[in-house]
Amino acid sequence: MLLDPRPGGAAAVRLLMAAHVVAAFEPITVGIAIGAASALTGYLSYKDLYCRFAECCRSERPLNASALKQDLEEKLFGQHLATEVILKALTGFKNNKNPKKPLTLSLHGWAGTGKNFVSQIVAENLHPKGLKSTFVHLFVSTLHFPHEQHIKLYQDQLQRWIRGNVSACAGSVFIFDEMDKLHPGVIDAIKPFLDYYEQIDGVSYRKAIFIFLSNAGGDLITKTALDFWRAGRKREDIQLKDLEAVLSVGVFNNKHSGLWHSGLIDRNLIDYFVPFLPLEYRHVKMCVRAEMKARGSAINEDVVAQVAEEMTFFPKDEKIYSDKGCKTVQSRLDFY
Ligand SMILES: Nc1ncnc2c1ncn2[C@@H]1O[C@H](COP(=O)(O)OP(=O)(O)OP(=O)(O)O)[C@@H](O)[C@H]1O
Repeated sequence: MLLDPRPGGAAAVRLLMAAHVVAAFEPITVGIAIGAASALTGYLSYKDLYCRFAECCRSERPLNASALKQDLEEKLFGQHLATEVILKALTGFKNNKNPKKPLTLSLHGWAGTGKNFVSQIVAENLHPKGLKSTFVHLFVSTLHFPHEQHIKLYQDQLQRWIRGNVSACAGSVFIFDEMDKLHPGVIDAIKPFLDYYEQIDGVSYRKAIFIFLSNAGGDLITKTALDFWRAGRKREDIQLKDLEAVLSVGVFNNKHSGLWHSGLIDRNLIDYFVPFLPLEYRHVKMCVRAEMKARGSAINEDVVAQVAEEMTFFPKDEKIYSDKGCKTVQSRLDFY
């Protein structure tokens, strides 16, 4: 599923893509089994049955907005803005039978605040196999695009990869992690796909979803959250308008954002800048409890407090926000 960024990797990408298409649509044994089952049952369509055995691209399948809402509200802690924006963006996009461009979300925030976690929730709500789906593609800058001298090659590979996968499944999801570590310019290669074109070389990109994850702008978000805290205002009173414009300008002017002077921002091709607020002590405790629950353990409040207290908090004087968010909570819990 992942892009092979090695020199000569374009061929590998083609092979991988071909393998995916074959794996997704032509397993003969599955076909025979389904044909037999179909003949026996008589009332399920071949396609319906086929899709019970193999993963199918169902770009037209409506989004279960209440399931997504429940997932976000129950699993994601302390991120009222991200919950609101992501729900609104995805519901609007998936309800639109004829979107004019693909959906592009740029998620920003401090480490361990839930950006990858949300991407996983979104992926699972779009394609049941989530990040393991053939139709969900995760790129990690330092892994897939490490060398500055290969920018041109990465751009070509990225274009081929996206073209091939959107041809196979219009509702493909592409997640770019560590955008702040991406060499400037790499991402501009996908600009044509994010624009308002009906088709490019016979392929429509309008049903695809692109998600960028970045620590860039985390300082701006923290500053706003701190201003609210120091003014005695509630965190939940922070509104998107307090942050969205600051974020887009800040990221555009930040050389290390992956979107520095990027045509994606210039041309307004990013639909939503989604801020992730820094997490407080109480949110870290919620993460510990969630992890205990996931492991099937009884909630032990003493352990919850001990794990949370092991984390470090900033700023130096007030110590409000966890500097690793909820990251490392899982490994710390192993010691109890
Ligand atoms: N807001 C949150 N609510 C619930 N769990 C969270 C939250 N933030 C982080 N977690 C937990 O911490 C783990 C690590 O978080 P995640 O990988 O999503 O952070 P991130 O924002 O992507 O960090 P980075 O910028 O370092 O990649 C998640 O898998 C999840 O279990």
